[in-house]
Amino acid sequence: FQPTIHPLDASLAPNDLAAFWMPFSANRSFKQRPRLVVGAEGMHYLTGEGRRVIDGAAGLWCCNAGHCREPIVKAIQGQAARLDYAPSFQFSHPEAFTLAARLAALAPGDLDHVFFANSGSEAVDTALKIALAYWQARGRGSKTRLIGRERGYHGVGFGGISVGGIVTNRKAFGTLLTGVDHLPHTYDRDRQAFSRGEPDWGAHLADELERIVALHDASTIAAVIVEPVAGSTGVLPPPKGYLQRLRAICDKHDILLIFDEVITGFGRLGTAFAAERYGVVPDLMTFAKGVTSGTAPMGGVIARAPIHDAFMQGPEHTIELFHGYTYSAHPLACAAGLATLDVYRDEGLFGRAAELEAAFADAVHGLKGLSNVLDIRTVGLAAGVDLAPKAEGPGRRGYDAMVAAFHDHDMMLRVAGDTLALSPPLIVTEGQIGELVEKLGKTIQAVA
Ligand SMILES: Cc1ncc(COP(=O)(O)O)c(CNc2cccc(C(=O)O)c2)c1O
Repeated sequence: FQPTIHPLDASLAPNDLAAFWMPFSANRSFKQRPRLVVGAEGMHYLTGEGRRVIDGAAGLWCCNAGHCREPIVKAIQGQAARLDYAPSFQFSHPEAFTLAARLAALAPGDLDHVFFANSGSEAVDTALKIALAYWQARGRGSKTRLIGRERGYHGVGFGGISVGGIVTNRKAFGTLLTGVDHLPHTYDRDRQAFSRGEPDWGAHLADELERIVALHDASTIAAVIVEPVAGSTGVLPPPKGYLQRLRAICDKHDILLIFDEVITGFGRLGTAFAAERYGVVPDLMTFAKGVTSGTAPMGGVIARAPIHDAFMQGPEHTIELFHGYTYSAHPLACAAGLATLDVYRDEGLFGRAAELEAAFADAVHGLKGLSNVLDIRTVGLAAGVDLAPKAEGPGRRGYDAMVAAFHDHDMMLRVAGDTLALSPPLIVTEGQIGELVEKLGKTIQAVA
Protein backbone atom coordinates (compact mmCIF):
# COMPACT_ATOMS: atom_id res chain seq x y z
CA PHE A 1 0.00 0.00 0.00
CA GLN A 2 2.10 2.92 -1.28
CA PRO A 3 0.22 6.22 -0.90
CA THR A 4 0.98 8.58 -3.74
CA ILE A 5 0.89 11.50 -1.32
CA HIS A 6 3.41 12.24 1.40
CA PRO A 7 2.35 11.95 5.04
CA LEU A 8 1.18 15.41 5.93
CA ASP A 9 0.81 15.24 9.65
CA ALA A 10 4.58 14.96 10.21
CA SER A 11 4.91 18.43 8.74
CA LEU A 12 1.95 19.90 10.63
CA ALA A 13 3.23 21.92 13.57
CA PRO A 14 0.72 22.54 16.36
CA ASN A 15 0.01 26.09 15.18
CA ASP A 16 -0.83 24.70 11.73
CA LEU A 17 -3.98 23.23 13.31
CA ALA A 18 -5.45 26.47 14.60
CA ALA A 19 -7.17 27.76 11.47
CA PHE A 20 -9.47 24.80 10.74
CA TRP A 21 -12.63 24.98 12.87
CA MET A 22 -13.65 21.34 12.74
CA PRO A 23 -17.31 20.31 12.38
CA PHE A 24 -19.08 18.24 15.03
CA SER A 25 -15.72 17.84 16.80
CA ALA A 26 -14.07 18.33 20.17
CA ASN A 27 -11.62 20.78 18.56
CA ARG A 28 -9.41 21.43 21.59
CA SER A 29 -8.99 17.78 22.48
CA PHE A 30 -8.35 16.85 18.83
CA LYS A 31 -5.67 19.49 18.40
CA GLN A 32 -3.83 18.23 21.44
CA ARG A 33 -3.59 14.76 19.84
CA PRO A 34 -4.71 14.91 16.21
CA ARG A 35 -6.31 11.90 14.53
CA LEU A 36 -5.21 12.40 10.95
CA VAL A 37 -5.34 10.02 8.00
CA VAL A 38 -3.28 10.68 4.89
CA GLY A 39 -4.41 7.89 2.61
CA ALA A 40 -6.98 5.13 2.20
CA GLU A 41 -7.52 1.94 0.25
CA GLY A 42 -10.33 -0.61 0.39
CA MET A 43 -11.24 -1.18 4.04
CA HIS A 44 -8.35 0.84 5.49
CA TYR A 45 -7.09 4.31 6.20
CA LEU A 46 -3.37 5.07 6.42
CA THR A 47 -1.97 7.38 9.04
CA GLY A 48 1.10 9.60 8.64
CA GLU A 49 3.22 7.21 10.64
CA GLY A 50 2.17 4.32 8.42
CA ARG A 51 -0.45 2.68 10.60
CA ARG A 52 -3.31 0.92 8.75
CA VAL A 53 -6.61 1.74 10.44
CA ILE A 54 -9.63 -0.39 9.57
CA ASP A 55 -12.65 1.73 8.70
CA GLY A 56 -15.50 0.56 10.90
CA ALA A 57 -17.61 3.56 9.96
CA ALA A 58 -17.29 3.68 6.16
CA GLY A 59 -15.99 7.18 6.77
CA LEU A 60 -19.22 8.74 7.94
CA TRP A 61 -21.59 5.97 6.79
CA CYS A 62 -20.73 6.94 3.22
CA CYS A 63 -17.85 4.91 1.76
CA ASN A 64 -20.03 1.91 0.98
CA ALA A 65 -17.82 0.75 -1.90
CA GLY A 66 -14.66 1.04 0.19
CA HIS A 67 -11.86 3.54 -0.35
CA CYS A 68 -10.00 4.68 -3.47
CA ARG A 69 -11.77 2.24 -5.72
CA GLU A 70 -10.10 2.48 -9.12
CA PRO A 71 -13.23 2.82 -11.32
CA ILE A 72 -14.42 5.72 -9.21
CA VAL A 73 -10.99 7.35 -9.02
CA LYS A 74 -10.56 7.13 -12.77
CA ALA A 75 -14.05 8.49 -13.40
CA ILE A 76 -13.34 11.54 -11.27
CA GLN A 77 -9.89 12.07 -12.77
CA GLY A 78 -11.28 11.83 -16.29
CA GLN A 79 -14.18 14.17 -15.64
CA ALA A 80 -11.95 16.73 -13.93
CA ALA A 81 -9.85 16.90 -17.09
CA ARG A 82 -12.86 16.87 -19.43
CA LEU A 83 -15.63 18.91 -17.80
CA ASP A 84 -14.64 20.57 -14.57
CA TYR A 85 -17.89 22.40 -14.05
CA ALA A 86 -21.16 22.97 -15.83
CA PRO A 87 -24.22 24.79 -14.52
CA SER A 88 -27.51 22.94 -14.23
CA PHE A 89 -29.58 26.12 -14.11
CA GLN A 90 -31.09 26.29 -17.64
CA PHE A 91 -28.09 24.35 -19.00
CA SER A 92 -26.57 20.99 -18.06
CA HIS A 93 -24.42 18.01 -19.08
CA PRO A 94 -25.35 14.42 -20.02
CA GLU A 95 -24.14 12.63 -16.88
CA ALA A 96 -26.70 14.52 -14.78
CA PHE A 97 -29.51 12.91 -16.77
CA THR A 98 -27.89 9.47 -16.94
CA LEU A 99 -27.31 9.41 -13.19
CA ALA A 100 -30.83 10.67 -12.45
CA ALA A 101 -32.29 7.91 -14.62
CA ARG A 102 -30.18 5.24 -12.93
CA LEU A 103 -31.10 6.44 -9.46
CA ALA A 104 -34.78 6.49 -10.40
CA ALA A 105 -34.41 2.93 -11.70
CA LEU A 106 -32.94 1.85 -8.34
CA ALA A 107 -35.84 3.38 -6.39
CA PRO A 108 -39.14 1.49 -6.03
CA GLY A 109 -42.53 2.42 -7.41
CA ASP A 110 -42.89 5.63 -9.38
CA LEU A 111 -40.08 7.45 -7.60
CA ASP A 112 -39.02 8.70 -11.03
CA HIS A 113 -37.53 12.17 -10.72
CA VAL A 114 -34.26 13.26 -9.06
CA PHE A 115 -33.44 16.74 -7.76
CA PHE A 116 -29.71 17.00 -7.01
CA ALA A 117 -28.12 18.74 -4.04
CA ASN A 118 -24.66 18.52 -2.49
CA SER A 119 -25.23 16.92 0.90
CA GLY A 120 -27.80 15.17 3.01
CA SER A 121 -28.69 18.41 4.73
CA GLU A 122 -29.37 20.10 1.43
CA ALA A 123 -31.35 17.05 0.31
CA VAL A 124 -33.53 17.29 3.41
CA ASP A 125 -34.18 20.99 3.01
CA THR A 126 -34.95 20.35 -0.65
CA ALA A 127 -37.45 17.61 0.23
CA LEU A 128 -39.18 19.79 2.82
CA LYS A 129 -39.44 22.68 0.37
CA ILE A 130 -40.76 20.42 -2.40
CA ALA A 131 -43.39 19.08 0.02
CA LEU A 132 -44.55 22.59 0.96
CA ALA A 133 -44.48 23.86 -2.62
CA TYR A 134 -46.34 20.77 -3.81
CA TRP A 135 -49.40 21.55 -1.71
CA GLN A 136 -49.26 25.14 -2.92
CA ALA A 137 -49.20 23.87 -6.51
CA ARG A 138 -52.18 21.69 -5.71
CA GLY A 139 -54.14 24.64 -4.34
CA ARG A 140 -53.99 23.30 -0.79
CA GLY A 141 -51.54 25.81 0.60
CA SER A 142 -52.92 25.48 4.15
CA LYS A 143 -50.99 22.20 4.41
CA THR A 144 -47.76 23.61 5.81
CA ARG A 145 -47.09 21.66 9.02
CA LEU A 146 -44.06 19.34 9.02
CA ILE A 147 -43.78 16.34 11.30
CA GLY A 148 -40.46 14.82 12.32
CA ARG A 149 -39.60 12.38 15.06
CA GLU A 150 -37.78 12.41 18.38
CA ARG A 151 -34.15 11.33 18.04
CA GLY A 152 -34.34 11.96 14.29
CA TYR A 153 -31.35 13.34 12.45
CA HIS A 154 -31.95 15.21 9.23
CA GLY A 155 -28.76 17.20 8.88
CA VAL A 156 -27.97 20.70 10.00
CA GLY A 157 -30.02 23.03 7.81
CA PHE A 158 -32.67 25.05 9.59
CA GLY A 159 -35.27 22.74 8.07
CA GLY A 160 -33.40 19.62 9.09
CA ILE A 161 -32.83 20.68 12.70
CA SER A 162 -36.44 21.84 12.99
CA VAL A 163 -37.85 18.42 12.04
CA GLY A 164 -34.91 16.68 13.70
CA GLY A 165 -35.18 15.42 17.25
CA ILE A 166 -31.70 15.55 18.75
CA VAL A 167 -31.58 18.30 21.33
CA THR A 168 -27.89 19.15 21.01
CA ASN A 169 -28.42 19.88 17.31
CA ARG A 170 -31.27 22.27 18.07
CA LYS A 171 -30.90 24.07 21.38
CA ALA A 172 -28.27 26.61 20.33
CA PHE A 173 -30.06 27.90 17.25
CA GLY A 174 -33.09 29.87 18.31
CA THR A 175 -36.74 29.30 17.52
CA LEU A 176 -36.28 27.25 14.31
CA LEU A 177 -39.16 26.62 11.91
CA THR A 178 -42.57 26.98 13.50
CA GLY A 179 -45.39 24.59 12.66
CA VAL A 180 -43.39 21.48 13.38
CA ASP A 181 -44.42 18.47 15.45
CA HIS A 182 -42.59 15.32 16.40
CA LEU A 183 -43.64 11.70 16.57
CA PRO A 184 -42.28 9.75 19.53
CA HIS A 185 -39.15 7.74 18.82
CA THR A 186 -39.60 3.98 18.65
CA TYR A 187 -36.94 2.74 21.08
CA ASP A 188 -37.79 0.96 24.34
CA ARG A 189 -34.86 -0.91 25.85
CA ASP A 190 -37.02 -2.94 28.22
CA ARG A 191 -39.14 -4.28 25.36
CA GLN A 192 -36.56 -4.43 22.57
CA ALA A 193 -33.22 -5.27 24.25
CA PHE A 194 -30.61 -6.96 22.06
CA SER A 195 -32.85 -7.01 19.02
CA ARG A 196 -31.64 -8.21 15.63
CA GLY A 197 -33.20 -6.36 12.73
CA GLU A 198 -36.64 -4.89 13.27
CA PRO A 199 -37.92 -5.30 16.84
CA ASP A 200 -41.29 -6.98 17.42
CA TRP A 201 -42.57 -4.28 19.76
CA GLY A 202 -43.47 -0.74 18.76
CA ALA A 203 -45.49 -0.67 15.52
CA HIS A 204 -48.37 0.95 17.40
CA LEU A 205 -46.24 4.05 17.92
CA ALA A 206 -47.04 5.00 14.34
CA ASP A 207 -50.60 5.64 15.53
CA GLU A 208 -49.29 8.71 17.33
CA LEU A 209 -49.57 10.34 13.91
CA GLU A 210 -53.34 10.02 14.23
CA ARG A 211 -53.17 12.06 17.45
CA ILE A 212 -51.20 14.81 15.71
CA VAL A 213 -53.74 14.80 12.88
CA ALA A 214 -56.57 15.01 15.41
CA LEU A 215 -54.89 18.00 17.02
CA HIS A 216 -54.06 19.99 13.86
CA ASP A 217 -56.35 18.50 11.20
CA ALA A 218 -54.95 17.00 8.02
CA SER A 219 -55.80 20.18 6.14
CA THR A 220 -52.81 21.82 7.84
CA ILE A 221 -50.26 19.00 7.56
CA ALA A 222 -47.87 18.80 4.60
CA ALA A 223 -45.53 15.92 5.36
CA VAL A 224 -43.98 13.46 7.77
CA ILE A 225 -40.23 12.84 7.56
CA VAL A 226 -38.51 9.85 9.16
CA GLU A 227 -35.32 7.92 8.77
CA PRO A 228 -36.45 4.34 8.05
CA VAL A 229 -33.65 3.33 10.41
CA ALA A 230 -32.64 6.17 12.73
CA GLY A 231 -28.89 6.21 12.25
CA SER A 232 -27.04 9.10 13.86
CA THR A 233 -28.95 8.73 17.11
CA GLY A 234 -27.51 5.26 17.57
CA VAL A 235 -29.08 2.82 15.07
CA LEU A 236 -32.78 2.37 15.86
CA PRO A 237 -34.37 -0.06 13.37
CA PRO A 238 -38.13 0.44 12.81
CA PRO A 239 -40.44 -1.89 14.72
CA LYS A 240 -41.99 -4.54 12.45
CA GLY A 241 -44.99 -2.96 10.71
CA TYR A 242 -44.26 0.59 11.89
CA LEU A 243 -43.32 2.10 8.53
CA GLN A 244 -46.21 0.35 6.82
CA ARG A 245 -48.61 1.94 9.36
CA LEU A 246 -47.07 5.37 8.82
CA ARG A 247 -47.64 4.93 5.10
CA ALA A 248 -51.27 3.93 5.59
CA ILE A 249 -52.01 6.86 7.90
CA CYS A 250 -50.36 9.30 5.50
CA ASP A 251 -52.44 7.89 2.64
CA LYS A 252 -55.61 8.19 4.72
CA HIS A 253 -55.00 11.87 5.44
CA ASP A 254 -53.26 13.01 2.24
CA ILE A 255 -49.97 13.64 4.05
CA LEU A 256 -46.72 13.21 2.14
CA LEU A 257 -44.32 10.61 3.54
CA ILE A 258 -40.64 11.47 3.25
CA PHE A 259 -37.99 8.81 3.85
CA ASP A 260 -34.64 10.27 4.74
CA GLU A 261 -32.38 7.56 3.28
CA VAL A 262 -29.08 9.40 3.56
CA ILE A 263 -27.70 6.53 5.67
CA THR A 264 -30.02 3.66 4.70
CA GLY A 265 -29.56 4.13 0.94
CA PHE A 266 -27.14 2.25 -1.31
CA GLY A 267 -26.87 -1.11 0.35
CA ARG A 268 -26.57 -0.36 4.05
CA LEU A 269 -29.64 -2.53 4.69
CA GLY A 270 -28.89 -5.10 1.99
CA THR A 271 -31.12 -3.36 -0.55
CA ALA A 272 -30.79 -0.31 -2.79
CA PHE A 273 -32.96 1.63 -0.35
CA ALA A 274 -34.82 0.96 2.89
CA ALA A 275 -38.03 1.53 0.92
CA GLU A 276 -37.27 -1.74 -0.86
CA ARG A 277 -36.42 -3.65 2.33
CA TYR A 278 -39.69 -2.58 3.97
CA GLY A 279 -41.92 -2.58 0.90
CA VAL A 280 -43.00 1.00 1.58
CA VAL A 281 -42.88 3.61 -1.20
CA PRO A 282 -42.47 7.13 0.21
CA ASP A 283 -43.57 10.17 -1.74
CA LEU A 284 -40.13 11.76 -1.46
CA MET A 285 -36.82 10.09 -0.63
CA THR A 286 -33.58 11.83 0.25
CA PHE A 287 -30.18 10.33 -0.48
CA ALA A 288 -26.49 11.37 -0.18
CA LYS A 289 -23.37 9.62 1.22
CA GLY A 290 -23.31 6.25 -0.57
CA VAL A 291 -24.37 7.72 -3.92
CA THR A 292 -20.69 8.53 -4.59
CA SER A 293 -19.24 6.30 -1.87
CA GLY A 294 -18.15 9.49 -0.15
CA THR A 295 -15.76 10.47 -2.96
CA ALA A 296 -17.56 13.65 -3.98
CA PRO A 297 -20.22 15.70 -2.21
CA MET A 298 -23.67 14.83 -3.55
CA GLY A 299 -27.19 14.49 -2.23
CA GLY A 300 -30.65 14.71 -3.63
CA VAL A 301 -34.33 13.94 -3.53
CA ILE A 302 -36.14 11.27 -5.54
CA ALA A 303 -39.75 12.29 -6.09
CA ARG A 304 -42.79 10.26 -7.13
CA ALA A 305 -44.06 11.19 -10.56
CA PRO A 306 -47.29 12.86 -9.31
CA ILE A 307 -45.24 15.14 -7.05
CA HIS A 308 -42.94 16.21 -9.88
CA ASP A 309 -45.77 16.50 -12.39
CA ALA A 310 -47.77 18.82 -10.13
CA PHE A 311 -45.06 21.47 -10.70
CA MET A 312 -45.05 21.09 -14.47
CA GLN A 313 -47.74 23.61 -15.18
CA GLY A 314 -47.98 27.23 -16.39
CA PRO A 315 -46.12 28.89 -19.31
CA GLU A 316 -43.32 26.65 -20.53
CA HIS A 317 -40.66 29.36 -20.42
CA THR A 318 -41.15 29.81 -16.66
CA ILE A 319 -39.14 28.19 -13.87
CA GLU A 320 -41.31 25.58 -12.14
CA LEU A 321 -39.44 25.37 -8.81
CA PHE A 322 -37.42 28.28 -7.49
CA HIS A 323 -34.84 26.16 -5.72
CA GLY A 324 -31.42 24.69 -6.54
CA TYR A 325 -27.72 24.95 -5.89
CA THR A 326 -24.72 26.13 -7.93
CA TYR A 327 -23.29 22.63 -7.63
CA SER A 328 -26.53 20.70 -8.19
CA ALA A 329 -25.56 17.77 -10.50
CA HIS A 330 -21.90 18.81 -10.39
CA PRO A 331 -20.01 16.97 -13.17
CA LEU A 332 -17.42 15.46 -10.81
CA ALA A 333 -20.12 14.20 -8.45
CA CYS A 334 -22.13 12.80 -11.34
CA ALA A 335 -19.08 10.98 -12.73
CA ALA A 336 -18.32 9.63 -9.26
CA GLY A 337 -21.95 8.59 -8.81
CA LEU A 338 -22.15 6.73 -12.10
CA ALA A 339 -18.90 4.88 -11.40
CA THR A 340 -20.03 4.10 -7.87
CA LEU A 341 -23.31 2.62 -9.05
CA ASP A 342 -21.28 0.52 -11.50
CA VAL A 343 -19.17 -0.83 -8.63
CA TYR A 344 -22.27 -1.60 -6.55
CA ARG A 345 -23.81 -3.42 -9.53
CA ASP A 346 -20.70 -5.21 -10.81
CA GLU A 347 -19.69 -6.46 -7.37
CA GLY A 348 -23.24 -7.13 -6.22
CA LEU A 349 -22.56 -5.15 -3.05
CA PHE A 350 -26.19 -4.69 -2.01
CA GLY A 351 -26.92 -8.43 -2.11
CA ARG A 352 -23.56 -9.08 -0.51
CA ALA A 353 -24.56 -6.90 2.42
CA ALA A 354 -27.81 -8.85 2.71
CA GLU A 355 -25.89 -12.13 2.78
CA LEU A 356 -23.54 -10.81 5.49
CA GLU A 357 -26.30 -9.44 7.74
CA ALA A 358 -26.70 -12.59 9.83
CA ALA A 359 -22.97 -13.15 10.35
CA PHE A 360 -22.56 -9.47 11.19
CA ALA A 361 -25.39 -9.66 13.74
CA ASP A 362 -23.99 -12.85 15.30
CA ALA A 363 -20.56 -11.26 15.64
CA VAL A 364 -21.72 -7.98 17.12
CA HIS A 365 -24.23 -9.59 19.49
CA GLY A 366 -21.30 -11.65 20.76
CA LEU A 367 -20.28 -8.50 22.66
CA LYS A 368 -23.24 -8.94 25.03
CA GLY A 369 -22.01 -9.32 28.58
CA LEU A 370 -18.91 -7.14 28.19
CA SER A 371 -18.38 -4.31 30.70
CA ASN A 372 -20.98 -1.57 30.47
CA VAL A 373 -22.78 -3.01 27.44
CA LEU A 374 -26.44 -2.12 27.98
CA ASP A 375 -27.89 -2.97 24.59
CA ILE A 376 -26.97 -4.02 21.06
CA ARG A 377 -29.01 -3.38 17.92
CA THR A 378 -28.15 -4.65 14.45
CA VAL A 379 -29.80 -4.24 11.06
CA GLY A 380 -28.20 -4.81 7.66
CA LEU A 381 -24.54 -3.87 8.06
CA ALA A 382 -25.20 -1.34 10.80
CA ALA A 383 -24.98 -1.79 14.55
CA GLY A 384 -25.34 0.27 17.70
CA VAL A 385 -23.77 -0.81 21.00
CA ASP A 386 -25.03 1.18 24.00
CA LEU A 387 -22.50 1.62 26.81
CA ALA A 388 -23.35 2.82 30.28
CA PRO A 389 -22.31 6.46 30.77
CA LYS A 390 -19.34 7.27 32.98
CA ALA A 391 -20.02 8.85 36.35
CA GLU A 392 -18.76 12.17 35.05
CA GLY A 393 -21.60 12.35 32.55
CA PRO A 394 -23.04 11.15 29.25
CA GLY A 395 -20.78 10.96 26.22
CA ARG A 396 -17.43 10.63 27.95
CA ARG A 397 -17.20 6.85 27.66
CA GLY A 398 -18.20 7.01 24.00
CA TYR A 399 -15.62 9.68 23.29
CA ASP A 400 -12.88 7.75 25.10
CA ALA A 401 -13.85 4.64 23.12
CA MET A 402 -13.53 6.48 19.82
CA VAL A 403 -10.09 7.80 20.80
CA ALA A 404 -8.88 4.43 22.09
CA ALA A 405 -10.16 2.62 19.01
CA PHE A 406 -8.14 4.89 16.73
CA HIS A 407 -4.92 5.21 18.69
CA ASP A 408 -4.72 1.79 20.36
CA HIS A 409 -6.74 -0.60 18.20
CA ASP A 410 -6.28 0.73 14.68
CA MET A 411 -9.99 1.13 14.05
CA MET A 412 -12.09 4.13 13.05
CA LEU A 413 -15.37 4.12 14.93
CA ARG A 414 -18.36 6.45 15.08
CA VAL A 415 -20.00 7.22 18.39
CA ALA A 416 -23.30 8.86 19.28
CA GLY A 417 -23.04 9.82 22.91
CA ASP A 418 -22.20 6.53 24.64
CA THR A 419 -23.41 4.41 21.73
CA LEU A 420 -20.72 2.89 19.53
CA ALA A 421 -21.85 2.57 15.92
CA LEU A 422 -20.47 0.15 13.35
CA SER A 423 -21.20 0.63 9.66
CA PRO A 424 -18.37 -0.88 7.61
CA PRO A 425 -17.99 -0.56 3.84
CA LEU A 426 -20.06 -3.21 2.05
CA ILE A 427 -16.87 -4.86 0.76
CA VAL A 428 -16.09 -6.03 4.30
CA THR A 429 -15.19 -9.74 4.54
CA GLU A 430 -16.41 -12.09 7.25
CA GLY A 431 -12.84 -12.14 8.54
CA GLN A 432 -12.81 -8.37 8.77
CA ILE A 433 -16.18 -8.42 10.55
CA GLY A 434 -14.51 -10.62 13.13
CA GLU A 435 -11.56 -8.22 13.30
CA LEU A 436 -13.85 -5.23 13.77
CA VAL A 437 -15.78 -6.92 16.56
CA GLU A 438 -12.60 -8.10 18.24
CA LYS A 439 -11.24 -4.55 18.17
CA LEU A 440 -14.59 -3.25 19.42
CA GLY A 441 -14.47 -5.69 22.33
CA LYS A 442 -10.95 -4.59 23.25
CA THR A 443 -12.04 -0.97 23.02
CA ILE A 444 -15.05 -1.58 25.28
CA GLN A 445 -12.81 -3.25 27.83
CA ALA A 446 -10.30 -0.40 27.57
CA VAL A 447 -12.91 2.16 28.62
CA ALA A 448 -14.51 -0.04 31.31
C1 LIG B 1 -30.54 10.66 7.84
C2 LIG B 1 -29.61 11.81 7.56
N1 LIG B 1 -30.08 12.92 6.95
C3 LIG B 1 -29.26 13.96 6.67
C4 LIG B 1 -27.93 13.93 7.01
C5 LIG B 1 -27.04 15.12 6.69
O1 LIG B 1 -26.14 14.81 5.68
P1 LIG B 1 -24.87 15.80 5.48
O2 LIG B 1 -23.97 15.61 6.67
O3 LIG B 1 -24.26 15.30 4.18
O4 LIG B 1 -25.39 17.20 5.37
C6 LIG B 1 -27.39 12.78 7.63
C7 LIG B 1 -25.92 12.76 7.94
N2 LIG B 1 -25.57 11.82 8.93
C8 LIG B 1 -24.37 11.84 9.58
C9 LIG B 1 -23.36 12.71 9.18
C10 LIG B 1 -22.16 12.66 9.90
C11 LIG B 1 -21.97 11.78 10.96
C12 LIG B 1 -23.00 10.92 11.30
C13 LIG B 1 -22.83 9.96 12.46
O5 LIG B 1 -23.85 9.36 12.87
O6 LIG B 1 -21.72 9.82 12.93
C14 LIG B 1 -24.18 10.94 10.62
C15 LIG B 1 -28.24 11.72 7.92
O7 LIG B 1 -27.79 10.59 8.55
